[in-house]
Amino acid sequence: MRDATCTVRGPVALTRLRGLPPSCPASDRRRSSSPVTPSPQVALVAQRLGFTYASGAGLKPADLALASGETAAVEGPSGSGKSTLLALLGLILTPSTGSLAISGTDTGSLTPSERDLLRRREIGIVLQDLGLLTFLNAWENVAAAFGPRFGRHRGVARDLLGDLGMGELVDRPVAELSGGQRQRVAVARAAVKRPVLVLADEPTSGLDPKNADLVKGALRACAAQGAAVLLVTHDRGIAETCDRRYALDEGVLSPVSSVSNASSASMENARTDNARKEKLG
Ligand SMILES: Nc1ncnc2c1ncn2[C@@H]1O[C@H](COP(=O)(O)OP(=O)(O)OP(=O)(O)O)[C@@H](O)[C@H]1O
Repeated sequence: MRDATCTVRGPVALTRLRGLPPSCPASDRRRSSSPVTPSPQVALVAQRLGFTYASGAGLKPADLALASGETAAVEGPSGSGKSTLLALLGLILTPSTGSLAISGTDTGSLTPSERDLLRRREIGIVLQDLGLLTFLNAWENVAAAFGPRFGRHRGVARDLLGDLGMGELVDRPVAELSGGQRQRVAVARAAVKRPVLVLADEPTSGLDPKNADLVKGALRACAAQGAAVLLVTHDRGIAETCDRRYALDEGVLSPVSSVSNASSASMENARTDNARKEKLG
């Protein structure tokens, strides 16, 4: 079983974040030292993490921990808070309560620009609206994850799109791609920097089985390379392959512990989360 408990290293990790030269993303350093070996480090720890909209809806205080290389699926009905959870974990929303550490950095102690920097360097996100740049072509959208001087990342962007069955469409303007093709571009963009954390909102919705399998393969590859991967999904097939499963209902996040084919590891993780919740009251 992976041990996903950790101590949040506020000041030390913050120094590390500030000390990174702009030309050397943390993900690149990981790649150069160990291209495929998963790191045992903790990628994400959320404690009593919550958010309340003016309407009163949102996410009730939730605990969640993911180790590098671990995958998690979050399922729940419309309006249950899935996108809110993803926006919190992706540092898009600032929590109303609780704490969130990404890769050992306590995000609550960061300035807005440091949060942006941490998000750009360590997190890959596939949002529901995808957020692609329609004036760029497919590979440019993927490479744009590296920032304004993205041309030097042309090769890796094109290769990744090829892995996703988009080899013949790499030069096609995004405006001329189908919804499913755009979805694969968004997944490639989230994965291309080998982030510590990959978040995806319904990454296989609208895809035919063959292309859904390509997307699942790309996300599995992210985990194999050491990313923690958290998906919001209604796809039972993809959820059942994840190390952990969670249900969200009316803003309450709970581990799913009665999954028929869940591995003993994920069952144990669910029990650990429950125990942690009880401890925290
Ligand atoms: N900007 C907002 N202001 C007020 N309430 C909001 C806002 N955004 C979302 N909500 C409410 O918060 C709750 C959770 O919304 P959220 O979008 O996280 O749900 P979801 O599970 O992602 O839904 P879906 O599956 O339909 O995308 C809902 O009741 C929603 O109406």
